[in-house]
Amino acid sequence: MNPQERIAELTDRLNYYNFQYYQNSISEVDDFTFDKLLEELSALEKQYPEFSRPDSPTHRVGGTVSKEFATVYHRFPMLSLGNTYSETDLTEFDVRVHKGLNGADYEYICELKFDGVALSLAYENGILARGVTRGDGTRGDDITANVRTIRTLPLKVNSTAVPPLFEVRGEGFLPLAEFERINREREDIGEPLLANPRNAASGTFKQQDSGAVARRRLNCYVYSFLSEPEIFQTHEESLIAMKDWGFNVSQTWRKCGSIQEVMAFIDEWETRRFELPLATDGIVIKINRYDQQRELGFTAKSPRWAIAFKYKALAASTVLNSVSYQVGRTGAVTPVANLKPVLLAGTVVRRASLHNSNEIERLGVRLNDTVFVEKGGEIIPKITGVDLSKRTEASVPIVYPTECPACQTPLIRKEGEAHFYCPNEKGCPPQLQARFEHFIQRRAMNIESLGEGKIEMLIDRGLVRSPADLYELTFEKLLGLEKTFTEAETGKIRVVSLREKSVENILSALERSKAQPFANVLFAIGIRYVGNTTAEKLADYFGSIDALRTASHEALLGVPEVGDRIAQSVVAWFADVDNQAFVERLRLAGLQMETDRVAVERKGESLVGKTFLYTGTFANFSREELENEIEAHGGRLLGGVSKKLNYLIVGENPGPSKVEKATKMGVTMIGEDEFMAMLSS
Ligand SMILES: NC(=O)c1ccc[n+]([C@@H]2O[C@H](COP(=O)([O-])OP(=O)(O)OC[C@H]3O[C@@H](n4cnc5c(N)ncnc54)[C@H](O)[C@@H]3O)[C@@H](O)[C@H]2O)c1
Ligand SMILES: [Zn+2]
Repeated sequence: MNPQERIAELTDRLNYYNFQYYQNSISEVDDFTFDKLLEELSALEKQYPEFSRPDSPTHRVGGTVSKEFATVYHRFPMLSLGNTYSETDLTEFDVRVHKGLNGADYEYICELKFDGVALSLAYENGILARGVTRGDGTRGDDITANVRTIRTLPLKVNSTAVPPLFEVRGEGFLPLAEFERINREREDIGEPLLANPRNAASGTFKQQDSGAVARRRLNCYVYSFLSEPEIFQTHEESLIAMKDWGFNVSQTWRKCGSIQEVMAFIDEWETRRFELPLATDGIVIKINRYDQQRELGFTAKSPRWAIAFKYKALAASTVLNSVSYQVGRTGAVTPVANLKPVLLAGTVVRRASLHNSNEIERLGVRLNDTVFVEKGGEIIPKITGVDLSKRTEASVPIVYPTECPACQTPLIRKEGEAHFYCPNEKGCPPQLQARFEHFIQRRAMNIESLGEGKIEMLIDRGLVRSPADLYELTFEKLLGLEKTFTEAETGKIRVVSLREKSVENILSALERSKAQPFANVLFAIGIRYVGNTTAEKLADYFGSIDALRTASHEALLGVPEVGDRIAQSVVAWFADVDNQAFVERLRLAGLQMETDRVAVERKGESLVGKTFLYTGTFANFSREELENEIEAHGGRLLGGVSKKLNYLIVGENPGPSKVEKATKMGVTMIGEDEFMAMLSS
């Protein structure tokens, strides 16, 4: 391939990766690979400037604006950062700075490089007025409604020191614990897992429904302040002031007097960063004094007064001893690598996730191979490659099981899914066990006094097969049961035994669970894809299990946030006779099968026979109040824009997709005032 062809190829490929990364929140290659390719392109372009293409990713900030949100121009451009993985480059950066400042003294501020989404937050008279993504650096997406869901971000700054117009910049992120929680929930209801915290944060900020955004507790660290005129002399002053004003400023930054101190900071945080509550991928080094920043200036893409040092993902090499296969509640089989224990980023790693059989194939990994294990943004390390130079005769292919490791039922693979499934939903022990765990969790029936071990014991003794059996347990059946467990990792022995006190606890927790609201029961019964928020929506909409179990696919689609996949899953679940019997047994046991929500009191008839949907936020009503008003006046709320919709009520920051669809279908759009006029007509 000649240089011109290579330049063209790299340009196309990197533009494609950028599009996937910024637009669809997908990383098709890891950052290190991306950065190396970009470096290669940049070097080639320097050598052959005549072949450099105008759409080259080296000239531009990587992001794009989307059509789902309004586009906003930045008052100050939002640039990228030059980055490097090597200390030599850092030294060169320091030399350039030294020259650029003509030998004057200077200091650096080092900060962690938070791995999330860059946000621009504009304040007007102390009030958060706008939150915008970086976009292409010149203009970004207006995601104000989503940004307002960040609890640590002040909606109002109470200080007389702030100028009437200012902007702070920061990194929106999904805390690791939150990322793990979401994935546990997704796994529980059979949703595919989110790949990593950065992509999850970026995908979340781009959702249309800010209610859904609020449920994922995003957070934000701010790291820069901009105003005209400037009110600070140094970056350090701005960090201290922002903290005082109530912004969330990570207290990990440090002032460094020399590049050697910077290097020490980098070394110190290489492993310490894993103790932070969020993913980080490096260190950002900035010149402290603003006048010196101005003196050094910018390139088209990034400031000359700052640079990012990126850590290579921490890797270790070790031997793959065996692969175990775990069966989840939905029957999905997940391979887990058992490794020869190895130290990585300060912790001993024994296991790594292998995701699915495609991943095993992609890696070409075999048993007894020496493999590379990496710790990236996620908590569980992953296998990233095989050290072929260490492959010996002991290396044997991994034979993916064709039968369920727990119940020997032949595994199946559904069209378009990466996982194999054990279809023996009703008899497979781990699926059964997981179904109990799902049923007793706090958001479901809240019978957590029946922990994992106790459930296993009850299943073993044949006392329960279905969660409905729990309600037939008696004092006599439970008292004196005992089971010994050996913990796989440590070999520790643990005895679970049911004495009088614990039996009483279990029975009273079971009794109390009968008062759990209908939405919890609906979540507890474990319909695939029905998480606790979907269960709440379904419960609210239908009001009872009888209305829900007879609901058509079409009717289900009327529920907010319910799409084809969930509707199908609900219909299929209630069509199954065993599930029907299960529900009846729970009903007999006394569980709540309808909402106790009192019907909204009728206030008038002005909206009878009319259907409504709303988008955006309103000055006089919360979402719930608006819904209640519609119902109180005899109107009906629909779940989406359809032919049956009469009115779309458009508030502030409406979702453009709803508005667009309504325009296309000729639905009448009304404002809040018109709606209020209709109420009293
Ligand atoms: N894997 C892929 O497919 C793929 C595709 C495109 C980009 N990328 C990755 O993204 C990088 C380019 O993205 P970029 O242009 O956003 O650059 P960048 O992420 O390397 O650096 C700039 C960004 O750093 C963030 N940042 C975090 N902490 C900061 C702090 N303390 N101070 C200032 N900024 C801070 C800001 O969001 C800022 O916009 C690439 O180098 C690559 O690693 C990966
Ligand atoms: Zn099975």
